[in-house]
Amino acid sequence: MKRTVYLDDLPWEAALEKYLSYLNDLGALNPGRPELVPAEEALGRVAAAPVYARISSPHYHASAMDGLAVRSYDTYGAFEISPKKLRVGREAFPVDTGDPLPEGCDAVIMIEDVHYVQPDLIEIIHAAPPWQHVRFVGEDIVATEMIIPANHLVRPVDIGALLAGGVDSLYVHPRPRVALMPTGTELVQPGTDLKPGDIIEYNSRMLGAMVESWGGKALRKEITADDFASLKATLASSVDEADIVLINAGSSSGSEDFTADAIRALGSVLVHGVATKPGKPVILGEIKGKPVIGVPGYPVSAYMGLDLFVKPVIFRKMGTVPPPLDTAEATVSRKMVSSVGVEEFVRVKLGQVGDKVVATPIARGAGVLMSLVRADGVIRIPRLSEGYNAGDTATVELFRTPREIRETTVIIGSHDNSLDVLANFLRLKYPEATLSSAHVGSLGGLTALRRGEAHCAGTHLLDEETGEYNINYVKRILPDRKVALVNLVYREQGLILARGNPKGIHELADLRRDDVSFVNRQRGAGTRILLDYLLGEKDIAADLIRGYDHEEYTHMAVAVAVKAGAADAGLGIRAAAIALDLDFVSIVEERYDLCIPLKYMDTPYIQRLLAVMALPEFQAEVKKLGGYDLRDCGKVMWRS
Ligand SMILES: Nc1nc2c(c(=O)[nH]1)N[C@H]1C(S)=C(S)[C@@H](COP(=O)(O)OP(=O)(O)OC[C@H]3O[C@@H](n4cnc5c(N)ncnc54)[C@H](O)[C@@H]3O)O[C@H]1N2
Ligand code: MOO
Repeated sequence: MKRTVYLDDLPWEAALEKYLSYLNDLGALNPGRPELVPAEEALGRVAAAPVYARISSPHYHASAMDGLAVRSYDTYGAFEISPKKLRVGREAFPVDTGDPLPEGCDAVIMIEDVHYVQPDLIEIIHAAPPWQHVRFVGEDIVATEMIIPANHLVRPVDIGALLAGGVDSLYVHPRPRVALMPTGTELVQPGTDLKPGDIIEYNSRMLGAMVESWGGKALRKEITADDFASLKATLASSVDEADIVLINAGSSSGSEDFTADAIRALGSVLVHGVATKPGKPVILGEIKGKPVIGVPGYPVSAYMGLDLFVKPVIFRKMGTVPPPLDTAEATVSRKMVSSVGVEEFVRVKLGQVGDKVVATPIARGAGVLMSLVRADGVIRIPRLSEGYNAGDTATVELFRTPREIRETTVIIGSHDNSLDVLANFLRLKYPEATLSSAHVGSLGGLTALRRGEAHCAGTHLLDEETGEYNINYVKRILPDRKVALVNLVYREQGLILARGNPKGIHELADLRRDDVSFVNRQRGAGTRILLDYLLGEKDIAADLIRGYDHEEYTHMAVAVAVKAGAADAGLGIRAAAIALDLDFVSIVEERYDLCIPLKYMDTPYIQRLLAVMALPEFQAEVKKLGGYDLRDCGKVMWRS
């Protein structure tokens, strides 16, 4: 019953439903033959059948307290005014918690409630009702009672209950064996010395870890070259040894993208291409009644592809469904445009600012794996929508708990490497806290404060008239807000140059040279304003600088452009030059402050930051980056 359907741009839900029902008809979603495993090794496995208790727990009447076991009727009539005496060894028997009750006893008196008149005689002032402080047979588990139902995911507590109920082993669904086939001639194993064009093969490790976290068993295959015959051979052997086969990548339409053809040669392709971004060129196929999925090569696409299509298959094969993610409603802090026709999955940072949860989108490229590392959640922009405007409300699927999001300090504004150090020490000192920083330039940060989307903003804006930092900008952008400017660092700004300074660039005036190309920062960035100020001061016309219009968004991006040879010079901080082993010519020292609305000053969001900024270890670590002076770190420079 082979059928080959080529579908492009199907909504992913429709593609998944179609695929699951096709696999279901083939019997490909049935769990395999159950395996008998020891109860103590069953964590994360799924029970193949209901499990019943073989014995009761406790299986004898047990004392629940340290004290004396008694017959309850012997204690009747004991009152404060007429205590009752019992003979130890005849009417009262010493027991410890967990001991079986002596024959004939049906109650226990706690040792604290007993008065020893003599070593063998006690006095009590309260009667003990039947079964007082006794754990009777089957109080916890009654023999034959069901401990867990079929298709139940075994948790630590279940292991305890199984063993207490006398169950030493149980039948579980086999873990689906998932073969992972990395393909691509450019791939090399981690740890290899890299040549240009080499790509470290990390996807199969990441995808394998996802498979294992869902309960599957990952079988990682050797890298296959982009060659149809070897791909087909490895695919055939993978199908024989696994329950599910994933081929990463070669899913799109490049000259060496053979994945779909290889699946077709051995079986059938049901879907090629879904209307999602990332993850578009996913291939859903089948060989010998087993699911075979072509996973796109870009890491974010690969991750999303697995989450959307492989996770449900693995869970279905284990008799369950994937646990749903929690969601929250969030205010979108920046416009997010999306094309109509595709459902886009935008990774976002989240933080609770005032009474709203604010979502700030992060880089969208399918190759930016760090966007997933940094993400607190994902917003899905529906297929028929053009996106969200700043201020709109959107539903976010959460990667972190609402509690963690409430513990996050949101800083939006200019980028500085010391913020990473701050984030690290914040976590060390306050394990529950997170610093979430979005880099939108100094002006962007102050504007975010105006819209109430951040707890503070990092800013270094030079006022060209006064030569003073930040104050006039704050007055202008936040005229009616009470804020404080608290210094974080002073830092050296200068020219970032290729190693060894091959072009002999020593000052700003050199940027006018014909043989020198420049990389600039985006408009609104403090560094851009600084550049324009310095050019004005020295009477250097911007249009004489080659590359003045070449804009990057961070100091590190400027340094990367220089490192890559895309530019000879850029203005940025010394730390960025040091990080990439580049040369640096110092030009000015500038002040980088945190602009903090006073209404947040006494909240943990800010107080924790200030406490960390005061730590000598924090300051020492920032100085190690190079080009920093922390003489005023934590000092209030100005208040409105
Ligand atoms: N002309 C078109 N080009 C592309 C299209 C398209 O529709 N038309 N789709 C784009 C989209 S969307 C995606 S996603 C990618 C998917 O490409 P492939 O699945 O064919 O993957 P490759 O091109 O082989 O690799 C992409 C990228 O990922 C790296 N990679 C691959 N495997 C690994 C691995 N195991 N570990 C780490 N990195 C890996 C690979 O080296 C490439 O850099 O296609 C677009 N192009
Ligand atoms: O799947 Mo691709 O990520 O849409 O770039």
